[in-house]
Amino acid sequence: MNIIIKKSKNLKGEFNLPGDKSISHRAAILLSISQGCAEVKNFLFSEDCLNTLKAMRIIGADIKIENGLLKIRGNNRNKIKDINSFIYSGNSGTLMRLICGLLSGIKGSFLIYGDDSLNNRPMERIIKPIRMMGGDIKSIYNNGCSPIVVRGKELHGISYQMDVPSAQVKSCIMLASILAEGKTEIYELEKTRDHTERMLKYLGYNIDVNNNIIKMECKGSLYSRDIIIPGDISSAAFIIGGCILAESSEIIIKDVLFNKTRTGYLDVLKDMGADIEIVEVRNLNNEESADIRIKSSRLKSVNINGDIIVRLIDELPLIAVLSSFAEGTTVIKGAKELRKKESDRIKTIIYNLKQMDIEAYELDDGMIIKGCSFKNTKRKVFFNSFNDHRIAMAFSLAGIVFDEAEVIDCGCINTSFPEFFKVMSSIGADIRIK
Ligand SMILES: O=C(O)C1=C[C@@H](OP(=O)(O)O)[C@@H](O)[C@H](O)C1
Ligand SMILES: C=C(OP(=O)(O)O)C(=O)O
Repeated sequence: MNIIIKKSKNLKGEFNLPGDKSISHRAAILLSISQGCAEVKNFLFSEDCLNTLKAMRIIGADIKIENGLLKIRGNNRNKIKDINSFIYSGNSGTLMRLICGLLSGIKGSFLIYGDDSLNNRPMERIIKPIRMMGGDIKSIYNNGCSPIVVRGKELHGISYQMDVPSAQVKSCIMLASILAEGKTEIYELEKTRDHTERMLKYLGYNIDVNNNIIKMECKGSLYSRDIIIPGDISSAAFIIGGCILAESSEIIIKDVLFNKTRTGYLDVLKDMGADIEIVEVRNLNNEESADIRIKSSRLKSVNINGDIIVRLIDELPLIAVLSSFAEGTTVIKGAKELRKKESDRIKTIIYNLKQMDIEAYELDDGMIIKGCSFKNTKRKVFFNSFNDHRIAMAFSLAGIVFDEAEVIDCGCINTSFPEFFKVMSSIGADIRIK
């Protein structure tokens, strides 16, 4: 399936988006091991999160979907059955890394595997701390990648200094700690997204967070509570980017996740001169959500590096596309982790920027993009998604400025944002599927 977007203007609308992917994974996992029953509103029913629901059913959670509402009866972490099973994580690094932590403390043997992309992503980063906790986990081919075998054991808490900035690794350790003995302390290099910490607190777990330091009692209890998931800020990012590029456009996206560990994209857009207004901020089950108004804007280049990288890591493909339409040269550094995502995003971004004749250079940990250096926009441009949802959606937006853009192999967008076409066409973009 290919996406085609033709030059579009006058994008207008006021709407909500499906729930945040990171929070949807965590809601499914934590409510599945809690005591009691709870409802989740605005859960993201994308491929990644549906695989999480399947995994949680395997370990004994009772999960129903009724009229778009998710109902989860937790198995209570003390009463997990003895199980031997296969767990398919599809394309989702979040599911694989989080579930390995949890399974390490559950009696039974598990084989966890993913699709071709996921089977090539690094898992040594979770194998190391799980083993320090006494866990039995190994990469079947001894290459630090999936498939992974986990044999559940008695675990103990650890004091762990993170060596990569990763919320998935941090959450893996926290989930293993819920089933372990003792105490766990995690020291982060940079503060990554903190949804697991926030949801644990919301569900009554004893956890103390002080900037980059997390301290938690192991073997605590979790009590089911209803959760409303704010709209996915990483999906909203594409619609915001499309609105900025299109002439005479103005949209309002309501109830979008507004957690400071995720708002780096909005900060960068403001630095680039985008017309963005945060209308109202609300608290929603220990997370924040906001209404965001966006208008068409002329952009200027920006330098991105340092602490902000973790706050916008998934938005970098999109920022690369936007900077190619901005005045000046954009430099992105300190983003080596981009090479470990669904594709090597530094390579796949540069490849696609070249399809627009943009002057762009690959760095070991980032890229340099010379804005507006394309020869001519009155033509059709072709892009390759490399089966990476964020690359597919980011580059499709070039069609708003060029006469037309076609991105090849876009089935991957179903992993995070199946509603992308529907939302884009509802605000007036000329988008179709081929
Ligand atoms: O914890 C999460 O939900 C995620 C953490 C980030 O990955 P890393 O932990 O590998 O940085 C991010 O890129 C991914 O899309 C979702
Ligand atoms: C990297 C991503 O997700 P995951 O690591 O869960 O595959 C993403 O959604 O951009």
